[in-house]
Amino acid sequence: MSVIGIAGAGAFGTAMGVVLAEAGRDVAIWAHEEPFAEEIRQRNENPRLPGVQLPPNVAITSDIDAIGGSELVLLATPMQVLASVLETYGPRLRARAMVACCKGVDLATGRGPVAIIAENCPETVPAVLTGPSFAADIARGLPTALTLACADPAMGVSLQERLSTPTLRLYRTTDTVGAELGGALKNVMAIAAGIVIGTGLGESARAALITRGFAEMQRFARAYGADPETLAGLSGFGDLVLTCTSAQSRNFSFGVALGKGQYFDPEVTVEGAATARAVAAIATARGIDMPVTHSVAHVIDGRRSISEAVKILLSRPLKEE
Ligand SMILES: NC(=O)c1ccc[n+]([C@@H]2O[C@H](COP(=O)([O-])OP(=O)(O)OC[C@H]3O[C@@H](n4cnc5c(N)ncnc54)[C@H](O)[C@@H]3O)[C@@H](O)[C@H]2O)c1
Ligand SMILES: O=P(O)(O)OC[C@H](O)CO
Repeated sequence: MSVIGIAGAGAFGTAMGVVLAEAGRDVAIWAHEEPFAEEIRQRNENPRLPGVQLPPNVAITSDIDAIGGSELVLLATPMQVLASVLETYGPRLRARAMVACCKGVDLATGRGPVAIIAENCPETVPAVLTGPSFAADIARGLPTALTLACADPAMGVSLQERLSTPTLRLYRTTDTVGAELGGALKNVMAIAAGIVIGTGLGESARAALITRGFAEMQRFARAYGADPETLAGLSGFGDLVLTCTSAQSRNFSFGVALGKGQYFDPEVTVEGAATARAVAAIATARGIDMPVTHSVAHVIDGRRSISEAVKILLSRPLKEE
């Protein structure tokens, strides 16, 4: 079996590399900058995933051609750089399947990872790996369950087998739309949940936000033809619960900092911020009712204060659940 290629040397790509390598697969992780690749090699540890030593069968490279011949490539870059990475390097990747691990909607085009893969790498089968999982938990070998979505059923089975390990349990679906939207939208709701907690609105308000946020996620996904069952699974409801309730989540922590009026390190990856803007724009254009998403986008862009956003959400007309 050929080396599994991973494009993107962040916390998630590295965690996947570690868990797959410990299950006996050979892995090569591509970092886009050589000094960063060299730092990881020197320390045998990625500063984005501190405290995790790399097994010997994980190679770190800044040469894209080192993963160019891999039959299977995981795409683990942040969502907002995926399109430029594939525009630049896609022609040098000859993978039979590419599995997007990034969660979000591209702000420039409103597209998800599957459409971006399809446009730039038309010869490959696109797939999505998503669901409730912190990189640190995966890398430590803690039990984790994810959704593997691939429209090609046979390839889906093959990917499920190749990417499952004794601690990483993959469930399969052909609904790539539902899987990628669940992962994208839950990050927006996690920012909102963080704002609720950061401003001291309380646990009951957070439960209400999660529930109404989930209704909003389902509405948006339905408009794109997703299967509601997918949203109720790991990639939607499961990840929503994890991300809205854990201080480990960067999206949730960003929301808490916003709510408290505290500084938040701009170097930290917060996928829900750009996705809130992207989804709000699409929702307006397509007439999809997305009040929480609009509020998050407005607050992030400084167009509305948190107290104004809360007042607007609470003064919406009373209606049936
Ligand atoms: N960290 C997690 O727990 C976790 C879990 C599930 C999914 N994800 C998803 O995985 C994706 C990556 O997140 P992460 O946590 O690994 O991010 P990260 O912040 O840990 O690392 C991002 C990495 O992306 C790479 N990168 C940045 N700009 C790049 C560019 N222009 N070209 C190529 N590579 C570039 C860099 O190597 C950087 O280290 C996100 O979409 C995230 O939602 C993360
Ligand atoms: O730290 P976050 O908020 O990017 O969340 C990480 C994962 O997506 C949780 O499933």
